[in-house]
Amino acid sequence: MASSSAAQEVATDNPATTAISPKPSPSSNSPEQRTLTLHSYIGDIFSAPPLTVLIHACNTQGSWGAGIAAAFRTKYPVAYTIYRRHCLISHNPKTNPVPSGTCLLIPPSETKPGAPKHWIACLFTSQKYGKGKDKPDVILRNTGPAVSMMLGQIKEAGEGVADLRMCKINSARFAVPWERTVAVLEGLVVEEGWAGDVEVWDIE
Ligand SMILES: Nc1ncnc2c1ncn2[C@@H]1O[C@H](COP(=O)(O)OP(=O)(O)OC[C@H]2O[C@H](OP(=O)(O)O)[C@H](O)[C@@H]2O)[C@@H](O)[C@H]1O
Repeated sequence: MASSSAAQEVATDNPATTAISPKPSPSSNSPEQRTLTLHSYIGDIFSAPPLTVLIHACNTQGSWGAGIAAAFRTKYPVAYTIYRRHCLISHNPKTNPVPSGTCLLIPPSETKPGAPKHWIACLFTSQKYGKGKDKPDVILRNTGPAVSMMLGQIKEAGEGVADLRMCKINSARFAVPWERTVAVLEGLVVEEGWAGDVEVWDIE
Protein backbone atom coordinates (compact mmCIF):
# COMPACT_ATOMS: atom_id res chain seq x y z
CA MET A 1 0.00 0.00 0.00
CA ALA A 2 1.61 3.18 -1.09
CA SER A 3 -0.31 6.27 -0.20
CA SER A 4 0.21 8.98 -2.74
CA SER A 5 -0.17 12.04 -0.57
CA ALA A 6 -0.75 11.23 3.10
CA ALA A 7 2.22 11.92 5.35
CA GLN A 8 1.45 8.90 7.50
CA GLU A 9 0.61 5.45 6.21
CA VAL A 10 -2.53 3.72 7.35
CA ALA A 11 -1.58 1.58 10.30
CA THR A 12 -1.27 -2.09 9.50
CA ASP A 13 0.69 -5.12 10.53
CA ASN A 14 0.21 -6.96 7.28
CA PRO A 15 3.69 -7.45 5.82
CA ALA A 16 2.20 -7.52 2.34
CA THR A 17 1.17 -3.93 2.76
CA THR A 18 4.40 -2.45 4.00
CA ALA A 19 5.97 -1.55 0.68
CA ILE A 20 6.54 2.15 0.39
CA SER A 21 7.26 4.07 -2.75
CA PRO A 22 9.87 6.68 -2.02
CA LYS A 23 8.58 10.05 -3.03
CA PRO A 24 10.26 13.39 -2.95
CA SER A 25 9.18 15.58 -0.05
CA PRO A 26 8.99 19.27 -0.73
CA SER A 27 11.30 21.19 1.53
CA SER A 28 10.52 24.57 2.98
CA ASN A 29 13.85 26.06 1.88
CA SER A 30 14.88 24.56 -1.38
CA PRO A 31 13.14 22.43 -3.96
CA GLU A 32 16.24 20.23 -4.19
CA GLN A 33 16.49 19.48 -0.50
CA ARG A 34 14.32 16.76 0.91
CA THR A 35 13.93 15.82 4.52
CA LEU A 36 13.30 12.46 6.12
CA THR A 37 9.75 11.12 5.81
CA LEU A 38 8.22 8.95 8.54
CA HIS A 39 5.47 6.39 7.89
CA SER A 40 3.54 5.04 10.87
CA TYR A 41 2.51 1.42 11.33
CA ILE A 42 0.96 -0.59 14.12
CA GLY A 43 2.35 -4.08 14.53
CA ASP A 44 5.36 -6.15 15.37
CA ILE A 45 8.59 -4.50 14.29
CA PHE A 46 10.29 -7.90 14.31
CA SER A 47 7.95 -9.34 11.66
CA ALA A 48 9.95 -7.48 9.00
CA PRO A 49 11.05 -9.13 5.74
CA PRO A 50 14.68 -10.21 5.36
CA LEU A 51 17.26 -7.44 4.98
CA THR A 52 15.10 -4.86 6.72
CA VAL A 53 17.02 -2.54 9.05
CA LEU A 54 15.56 -2.54 12.57
CA ILE A 55 16.45 0.69 14.35
CA HIS A 56 16.54 1.33 18.10
CA ALA A 57 18.13 3.70 20.58
CA CYS A 58 20.96 2.42 22.74
CA ASN A 59 23.15 3.41 25.64
CA THR A 60 26.96 3.19 25.29
CA GLN A 61 27.42 0.94 28.35
CA GLY A 62 26.92 -2.35 26.50
CA SER A 63 23.50 -3.09 28.00
CA TRP A 64 20.34 -4.14 26.20
CA GLY A 65 18.64 -4.57 29.53
CA ALA A 66 15.00 -3.60 29.22
CA GLY A 67 12.26 -2.41 26.89
CA ILE A 68 12.65 -3.24 23.25
CA ALA A 69 16.40 -3.65 23.72
CA ALA A 70 15.78 -6.75 25.83
CA ALA A 71 13.69 -8.18 23.00
CA PHE A 72 16.58 -7.49 20.60
CA ARG A 73 18.95 -9.28 22.98
CA THR A 74 16.75 -12.38 23.04
CA LYS A 75 16.07 -12.49 19.30
CA TYR A 76 19.51 -11.47 18.05
CA PRO A 77 22.12 -12.88 20.47
CA VAL A 78 24.97 -12.61 17.98
CA ALA A 79 24.13 -8.97 17.26
CA TYR A 80 24.11 -8.39 21.02
CA THR A 81 27.68 -9.69 21.31
CA ILE A 82 28.72 -7.38 18.44
CA TYR A 83 27.10 -4.40 20.20
CA ARG A 84 28.79 -5.36 23.49
CA ARG A 85 32.19 -5.73 21.82
CA HIS A 86 31.77 -2.29 20.28
CA CYS A 87 30.93 -0.71 23.67
CA LEU A 88 33.25 -2.68 25.94
CA ILE A 89 36.25 -3.75 23.83
CA SER A 90 36.55 -1.37 20.87
CA HIS A 91 35.61 1.34 23.36
CA ASN A 92 35.50 1.51 27.13
CA PRO A 93 32.63 3.10 29.04
CA LYS A 94 35.01 4.63 31.59
CA THR A 95 38.05 5.65 29.59
CA ASN A 96 36.94 5.77 25.95
CA PRO A 97 33.17 5.55 25.64
CA VAL A 98 31.37 5.17 22.33
CA PRO A 99 30.72 8.76 21.25
CA SER A 100 27.14 9.95 21.58
CA GLY A 101 25.45 10.76 18.29
CA THR A 102 26.96 7.81 16.46
CA CYS A 103 25.49 4.61 15.04
CA LEU A 104 26.58 1.00 14.97
CA LEU A 105 25.06 -0.75 11.95
CA ILE A 106 25.17 -4.53 12.46
CA PRO A 107 24.67 -6.71 9.36
CA PRO A 108 22.48 -9.83 9.56
CA SER A 109 24.61 -12.00 11.85
CA GLU A 110 22.50 -14.69 13.45
CA THR A 111 23.63 -18.24 12.75
CA LYS A 112 20.81 -20.37 14.16
CA PRO A 113 18.72 -22.03 11.44
CA GLY A 114 15.63 -19.98 10.75
CA ALA A 115 16.97 -16.90 12.51
CA PRO A 116 15.83 -13.60 10.99
CA LYS A 117 18.17 -11.90 8.54
CA HIS A 118 17.77 -8.36 9.78
CA TRP A 119 20.22 -5.52 9.97
CA ILE A 120 20.21 -3.81 13.35
CA ALA A 121 21.01 -0.12 13.72
CA CYS A 122 22.03 0.96 17.20
CA LEU A 123 21.62 4.71 17.64
CA PHE A 124 23.74 5.94 20.54
CA THR A 125 21.45 8.67 21.78
CA SER A 126 22.36 8.51 25.50
CA GLN A 127 25.60 7.58 27.23
CA LYS A 128 23.95 5.84 30.15
CA TYR A 129 20.56 4.29 30.97
CA GLY A 130 18.22 4.18 33.92
CA LYS A 131 18.70 7.01 36.37
CA GLY A 132 21.95 8.01 34.67
CA LYS A 133 20.40 8.54 31.24
CA ASP A 134 21.08 11.82 29.49
CA LYS A 135 18.57 14.63 29.72
CA PRO A 136 15.97 14.85 26.93
CA ASP A 137 17.68 17.85 25.31
CA VAL A 138 20.97 15.95 25.14
CA ILE A 139 19.29 12.81 23.79
CA LEU A 140 17.59 14.89 21.10
CA ARG A 141 20.86 16.60 20.22
CA ASN A 142 22.45 13.17 19.79
CA THR A 143 19.59 11.76 17.74
CA GLY A 144 20.06 13.78 14.54
CA PRO A 145 23.77 12.97 14.07
CA ALA A 146 23.20 9.32 14.98
CA VAL A 147 20.46 8.95 12.36
CA SER A 148 22.48 10.81 9.73
CA MET A 149 25.44 8.52 10.40
CA MET A 150 23.12 5.52 10.07
CA LEU A 151 21.80 6.71 6.71
CA GLY A 152 25.36 7.14 5.45
CA GLN A 153 26.28 3.65 6.64
CA ILE A 154 23.20 2.20 4.96
CA LYS A 155 24.17 3.90 1.72
CA GLU A 156 27.63 2.33 1.99
CA ALA A 157 26.05 -1.08 2.63
CA GLY A 158 24.46 -0.86 -0.81
CA GLU A 159 21.83 -3.14 -2.22
CA GLY A 160 21.87 -5.68 0.60
CA VAL A 161 19.56 -3.43 2.58
CA ALA A 162 15.77 -3.32 2.23
CA ASP A 163 13.40 -1.01 4.14
CA LEU A 164 14.11 0.87 7.36
CA ARG A 165 11.96 0.15 10.43
CA MET A 166 12.27 2.14 13.61
CA CYS A 167 10.56 1.78 16.98
CA LYS A 168 9.52 4.96 18.75
CA ILE A 169 13.07 5.62 19.79
CA ASN A 170 13.80 7.55 22.98
CA SER A 171 10.13 7.55 23.93
CA ALA A 172 9.89 5.09 26.81
CA ARG A 173 12.93 4.29 28.95
CA PHE A 174 14.78 7.33 27.67
CA ALA A 175 11.69 9.42 28.58
CA VAL A 176 11.71 11.82 25.64
CA PRO A 177 8.22 12.74 24.35
CA TRP A 178 7.91 11.05 20.97
CA GLU A 179 6.78 14.27 19.25
CA ARG A 180 10.13 15.87 20.09
CA THR A 181 12.03 13.02 18.44
CA VAL A 182 9.71 13.24 15.42
CA ALA A 183 10.58 16.93 15.03
CA VAL A 184 14.29 16.07 14.94
CA LEU A 185 13.82 13.19 12.49
CA GLU A 186 11.57 15.12 10.12
CA GLY A 187 14.07 17.98 10.08
CA LEU A 188 16.93 15.82 8.85
CA VAL A 189 18.12 16.62 5.36
CA VAL A 190 18.43 13.52 3.18
CA GLU A 191 21.71 13.58 1.32
CA GLU A 192 22.38 12.16 -2.13
CA GLY A 193 21.97 8.40 -2.17
CA TRP A 194 20.45 8.12 1.31
CA ALA A 195 17.18 6.37 2.04
CA GLY A 196 14.57 9.07 2.62
CA ASP A 197 11.74 7.03 4.13
CA VAL A 198 11.60 5.41 7.54
CA GLU A 199 8.79 3.23 8.87
CA VAL A 200 7.90 3.81 12.52
CA TRP A 201 6.39 0.71 14.14
CA ASP A 202 4.48 0.69 17.39
CA ILE A 203 2.97 -2.28 19.13
CA GLU A 204 -0.16 -0.53 20.39
N1 LIG B 1 8.63 -5.91 21.75
C1 LIG B 1 8.40 -4.66 21.29
N2 LIG B 1 8.01 -4.50 20.00
C2 LIG B 1 7.79 -3.28 19.48
N3 LIG B 1 7.95 -2.14 20.20
C3 LIG B 1 8.32 -2.26 21.50
C4 LIG B 1 8.57 -3.51 22.11
N4 LIG B 1 8.95 -3.27 23.41
C5 LIG B 1 8.94 -1.94 23.57
N5 LIG B 1 8.56 -1.33 22.43
C6 LIG B 1 8.46 0.10 22.16
O1 LIG B 1 9.73 0.60 21.82
C7 LIG B 1 9.77 2.00 22.02
C8 LIG B 1 11.08 2.35 22.68
O2 LIG B 1 11.02 2.13 24.07
P1 LIG B 1 12.25 1.62 24.94
O3 LIG B 1 12.01 1.94 26.37
O4 LIG B 1 12.52 0.19 24.66
O5 LIG B 1 13.48 2.47 24.36
P2 LIG B 1 13.99 3.98 24.52
O6 LIG B 1 14.49 4.31 23.16
O7 LIG B 1 13.04 4.90 25.19
O8 LIG B 1 15.20 3.81 25.52
C9 LIG B 1 16.34 3.06 25.16
C10 LIG B 1 16.96 2.42 26.36
O9 LIG B 1 16.08 1.44 26.85
C11 LIG B 1 16.71 0.17 26.89
O10 LIG B 1 16.73 -0.34 28.14
P3 LIG B 1 17.86 -0.16 29.30
O11 LIG B 1 18.27 1.26 29.28
O12 LIG B 1 18.90 -1.11 28.91
O13 LIG B 1 17.15 -0.48 30.56
C12 LIG B 1 17.96 0.28 26.05
O14 LIG B 1 19.04 -0.50 26.47
C13 LIG B 1 18.27 1.74 26.06
O15 LIG B 1 19.25 2.03 27.02
C14 LIG B 1 8.51 2.34 22.82
O16 LIG B 1 7.58 2.92 21.92
C15 LIG B 1 8.02 0.97 23.31
O17 LIG B 1 6.64 0.95 23.48
